[in-house]
Amino acid sequence: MSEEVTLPLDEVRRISIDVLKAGGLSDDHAHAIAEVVYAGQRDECHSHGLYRLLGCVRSVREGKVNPNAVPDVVDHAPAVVRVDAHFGFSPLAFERGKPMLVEKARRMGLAAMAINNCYHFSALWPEVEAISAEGLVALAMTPSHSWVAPAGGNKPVFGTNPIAFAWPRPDGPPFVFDFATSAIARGEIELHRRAGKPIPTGWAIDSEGNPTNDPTAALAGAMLTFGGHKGSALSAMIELMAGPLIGDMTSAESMAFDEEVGAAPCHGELILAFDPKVFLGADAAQHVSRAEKMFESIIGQGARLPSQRRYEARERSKVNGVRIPNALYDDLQALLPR
Ligand SMILES: NC(=O)C1=CN([C@@H]2O[C@H](COP(=O)(O)OP(=O)(O)OC[C@H]3O[C@@H](n4cnc5c(N)ncnc54)[C@H](OP(=O)(O)O)[C@@H]3O)[C@@H](O)[C@H]2O)C=CC1
Ligand SMILES: O=C([O-])C1=[NH+]CCC1
Repeated sequence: MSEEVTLPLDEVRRISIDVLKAGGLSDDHAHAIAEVVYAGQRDECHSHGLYRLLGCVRSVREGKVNPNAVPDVVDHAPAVVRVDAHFGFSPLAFERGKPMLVEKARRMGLAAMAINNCYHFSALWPEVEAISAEGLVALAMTPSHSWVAPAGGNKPVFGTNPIAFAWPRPDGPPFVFDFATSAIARGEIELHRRAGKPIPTGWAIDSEGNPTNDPTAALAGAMLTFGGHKGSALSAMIELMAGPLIGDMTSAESMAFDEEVGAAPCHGELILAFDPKVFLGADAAQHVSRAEKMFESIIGQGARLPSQRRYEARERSKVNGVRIPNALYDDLQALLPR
């Protein structure tokens, strides 16, 4: 018997919306969340695809998330948009704030959007990709829960703290990277646990501080930063810029706020948008073509660009649909109305 089920892309979106609505989320939230989950599964980013629906529904059931929250978009300063998510999930807050961020970036050259009081579970690349579709360069970052030990330590301080960047390209999809500043996203360790597979050395230590390949021990211990002290410093920067700078919680504060309920992390997010046309004026095309030379020199030697795998997966999924483990399919079916 196959251990995986194949779903056409339309079905991924339909299941997502149905599960979220059955879980009590408003129509607007269900659609906004479904789009990021759909995009994650389509691009074979399994740790932030359909699997995330389980955590979304659990977070609502635990009474933490406001499933009907209506985000408020505030014109805070000439180059700053604030969005108060009112303790709802972040995708709707991003969707509502993006037009003002884009408008400000086009006017000022550089603009920031601070999303506050949001429950955050999603990958960041759909957001930076959406901003780059407007011809802007984008950078996004967010804390999570304190699961990650600083380099040289063994007690969790940082979140898995992703950072994502997008650069629009003239003749194709943007250059995008998006990664946790931990060695890997926590969701990936959870997927290893669900599949009964060991994790590679270097991802985490157990609660005694010893290296571990056991995902359960890793989840109970501490995750490690990527690149040692370099990932650790970047992670600290994300705590600061998407935490105290925007008046929101650090990963440790978000963890305490959770009160061991196990909901999605609640905190802020910072998104920056730059308009190359304002920085470069009439010279924009010339400088963009120099950027293209850099991309060519990467690909030209057989190395790949970040996002290349994702764009290939996107095309594959359009033709073949997506494959998910039977166990995940069954868990999702169990959340649908009978
Ligand atoms: N909301 C939250 O709090 C959190 C969300 N996340 C999300 O988890 C996701 C996964 O993060 P993580 O586990 O760190 O992912 P990875 O360690 O797999 O890194 C992903 C990034 O690196 C690129 N990449 C991977 N391998 C290569 C390679 N050989 N050459 C060039 N580029 C490469 C990927 O491109 P490609 O996609 O093309 O493979 C992608 O941009 C992210 O989308 C992140 O936003 C993570 C932590 C917390
Ligand atoms: O995979 C991860 O590390 C997380 N995804 C959402 C919150 C943290």
